[in-house]
Amino acid sequence: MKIFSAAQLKKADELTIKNQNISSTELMERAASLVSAEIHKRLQNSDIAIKIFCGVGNNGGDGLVIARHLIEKGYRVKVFVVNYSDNRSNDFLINYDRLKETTNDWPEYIKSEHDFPEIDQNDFVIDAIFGIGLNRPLEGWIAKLIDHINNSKAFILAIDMPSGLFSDRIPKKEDSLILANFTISFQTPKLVFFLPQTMDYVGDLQILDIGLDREFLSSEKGKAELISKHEARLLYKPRKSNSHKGNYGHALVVGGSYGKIGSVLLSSKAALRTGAGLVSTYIPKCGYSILQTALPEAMVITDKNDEKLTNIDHKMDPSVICFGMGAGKDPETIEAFKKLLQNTHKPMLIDADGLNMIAENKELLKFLPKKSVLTPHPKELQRLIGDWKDDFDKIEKVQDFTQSHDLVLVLKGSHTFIFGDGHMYINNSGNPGMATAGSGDVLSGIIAGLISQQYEPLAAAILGVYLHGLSGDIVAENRSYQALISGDIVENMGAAFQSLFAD
Ligand SMILES: NC(=O)C1=CN([C@@H]2O[C@H](COP(=O)(O)OP(=O)(O)OC[C@H]3O[C@@H](n4cnc5c(N)ncnc54)[C@H](OP(=O)(O)O)[C@@H]3O)[C@@H](O)[C@H]2O)[C@@H](O)CC1
Ligand SMILES: Nc1ncnc2c1ncn2[C@@H]1O[C@H](COP(=O)(O)OP(=O)(O)O)[C@@H](O)[C@H]1O
Ligand SMILES: [K+]
Repeated sequence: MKIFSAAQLKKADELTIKNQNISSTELMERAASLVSAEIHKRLQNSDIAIKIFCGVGNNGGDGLVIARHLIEKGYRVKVFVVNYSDNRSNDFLINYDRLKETTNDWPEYIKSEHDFPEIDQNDFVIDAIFGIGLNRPLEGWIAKLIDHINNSKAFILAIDMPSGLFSDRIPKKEDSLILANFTISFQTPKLVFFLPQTMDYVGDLQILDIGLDREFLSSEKGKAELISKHEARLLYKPRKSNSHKGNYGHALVVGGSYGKIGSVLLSSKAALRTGAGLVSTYIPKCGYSILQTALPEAMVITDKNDEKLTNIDHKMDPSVICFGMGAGKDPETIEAFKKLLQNTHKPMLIDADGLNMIAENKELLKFLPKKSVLTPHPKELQRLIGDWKDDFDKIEKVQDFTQSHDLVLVLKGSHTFIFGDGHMYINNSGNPGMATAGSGDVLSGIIAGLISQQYEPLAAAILGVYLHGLSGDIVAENRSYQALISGDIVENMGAAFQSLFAD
């Protein structure tokens, strides 16, 4: 699903009105009716007190339509108009009149702190104050009203966006924002719903298809693409029956040091479970028995050193090299990595200490084969590219870095972002149970396993990140977030592949 900016959404809005020959009031009616139907589906006529806070723009107009529909269905609704301006939008005014025809319980106006209503923690609050039209931070009594709503501890449903959240910039620490439990947004999600600095305000997210102009939605380039099952499925390459292990490549997994052999073991196993034809693991001597015992399916090549990598002398022709997990940063290992880079033109995936070595020795960047995949978590990214002001600045810096070195970059997080070919993809699978030792090592092996099967590096990164999260979701469903360990993600790769095609 594409992610658009507020300006693009406004354009989609205008084109829809023109091409479908409807009025903006009819479009608002369509959008807000879908929201009220969702609310009705969940509340099932319960007698809960519903308090709807409406601004005086179109987000407020949506709130008024939702109020009318819920009142008609018999819900106990109280509407508050947040009178932040004397300029009302046309569709706000039209729906204000319609609401007055529906009920005698007219909206109450909030014009200052004295007008704040009591909100009980058992109320159901609908936030229709500001949507994508917010253009400056909230101030004075409006900001206080937002805090008042948040402090009530009532359940908050935000319409289109939590009020106070901008669609294109990060709020300041002192800004007031609705902390929603649930957000229902129109047509496409907004980028800020996925950024670490703003995602917490959104709560659970539902996107409603309000039938905006299809031609525009399909031809317009999005700011990013959200990767869910549908998008991941399109990347999948089926296996041919007439094939043999040689068709699925030979992945070379290089890493490990004394006490950290588990990391390369996890990556190697993940590459095999993802479908690599052959996997060879290159490790210091101390890991030999561990690997051969725990993973008899992999071949093992050992360094001449017992405890660290000193010379990556593999004498094979790998389809992909996956480097760095548990490798440490010994000067001899850095030298061995440099030689490996200088002598290979194979697709590479660099993780963990491999990234730290590059961060400390930037000259290594020029030896990276084109389209190499780097998989940093935020701390590793910071070592690589330096500090950033906020999440938008970070995205810009990563785009510059990725494009100037012609790389694919996987920025790991609760929503992992994938950058490549000038585009940005946001993963929508995974869960907090995956914040556990070794889950990044598993991801490296999965992506390497896909590259080994001749997936393009960018496609391998996108599909790999999605499958990794999907497998984690399957584990969490059966085992809880707390009990999930990274080996479980590997073990459930089969279930993840199956689930990719299950409806
Ligand atoms: N596009 C779609 O797909 C569809 C969109 N729809 C809905 O429309 C919503 C967008 O509506 P919108 O454009 O009227 O903007 P909205 O968010 O109501 O606020 C704008 C008002 O806020 C004001 N204002 C801004 N900042 C302020 C501040 N800090 N403090 C005080 N005031 C401030 C600003 O005033 P001004 O800048 O002129 O002073 C202006 O009056 C969208 O989110 C969705 O819910 C659906 O109905 C149909 C399909
Ligand atoms: N809260 C979360 N939600 C979804 N995925 C997560 C979450 N926390 C961590 N992950 C995923 O787990 C992996 C952690 O990787 P990393 O930090 O490199 O771990 P390690 O170094 O232990 O292998 C990443 O793929 C990341 O996206
Ligand atoms: K809102």
